[in-house]
Amino acid sequence: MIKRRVHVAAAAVIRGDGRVLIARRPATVDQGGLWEFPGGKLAPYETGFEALKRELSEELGIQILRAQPLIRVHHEYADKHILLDVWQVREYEGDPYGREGQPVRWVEVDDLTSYAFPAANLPILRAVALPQEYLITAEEPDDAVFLDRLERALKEDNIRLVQLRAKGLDDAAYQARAEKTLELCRRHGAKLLLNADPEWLQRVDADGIHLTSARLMELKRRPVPSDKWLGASTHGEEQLNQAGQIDCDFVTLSPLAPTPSHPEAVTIGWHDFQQMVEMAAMPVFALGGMTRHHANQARAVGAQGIASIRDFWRNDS
Ligand SMILES: Nc1nc2c([nH]c(=O)n2[C@H]2C[C@H](O)[C@@H](COP(=O)(O)OP(=O)(O)OP(=O)(O)O)O2)c(=O)[nH]1
Ligand SMILES: [Mg+2]
Repeated sequence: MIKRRVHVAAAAVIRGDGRVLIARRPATVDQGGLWEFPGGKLAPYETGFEALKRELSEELGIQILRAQPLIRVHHEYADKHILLDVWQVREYEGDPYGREGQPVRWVEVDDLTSYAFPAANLPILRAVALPQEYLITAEEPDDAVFLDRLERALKEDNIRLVQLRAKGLDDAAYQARAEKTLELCRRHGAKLLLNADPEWLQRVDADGIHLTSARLMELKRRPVPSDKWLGASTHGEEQLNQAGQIDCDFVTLSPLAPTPSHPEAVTIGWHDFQQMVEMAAMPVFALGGMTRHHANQARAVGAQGIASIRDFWRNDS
């Protein structure tokens, strides 16, 4: 049997206070009784964005002014192959309500996981909860200099996701650095992932672990509980598949473009990057030669956003 292919446009509508709108599907329809991001199937000859505008007008009574691509999710249901084309909407006119009588609710992003969604929605929930920028810390031997630089990035650049990468520190120094970094991140409402063996979460109660591609490939299952974040570094299809197998929440995919530190390295390029992101089972950050100026381009090819070491550090202090 050839499965039906269904293309759906849906939206994470986000309010000024950061809450996101979800709606409950009627009990009688497909995936009935579950919560969803409002939207629906593309009509013939419609683009995703056209369908999104029509569906949100029909279902919520709002007019979208602007939308940004968030994530595209392919999912196999028993009876169909579905493509969920999800957008982030912050600019709209009107006050959304359930025009078809469906219950709607504004929820905190971190509370989304307490609602029951269709199986296809897991990567969307992750994408909604993640920011568009992922700061990877640079090697810096001096704790005071390090913390000062990081604090500026948190304050001035509004960074909300940080990976502590410090290959040059021994275990004792890494632990001390991690504790101070965690305290600083907490103060600024940022999440901290340790680029370290997953057992480090027993020593430092960070928000999660970022796996090197070598650690990723050795694992048979997800090494951290579901209430912790799990990121991984990937460089191609095999590693992306493995990240899906062990249920990573997100990955970085690199090197997208040449960097000053590795000008000769073979890069992925935007074309292949887009193809790999399309097939990935989770949000993907573009890494390698990325600056904040590339964030929109990265989103346009389906990425969550950009990850960068260099661009977030100011060397002018
Ligand atoms: N809108 C929406 N649909 C989702 C989500 N997750 C998910 O698996 N789906 C599935 C359920 C459905 O099979 C399909 C969406 O179809 P729909 O019932 O919303 O389509 P529609 O609004 O065009 O409704 P209709 O005209 O067919 O009645 O996608 C989600 O978060 N939002
Ligand atoms: Mg619908």
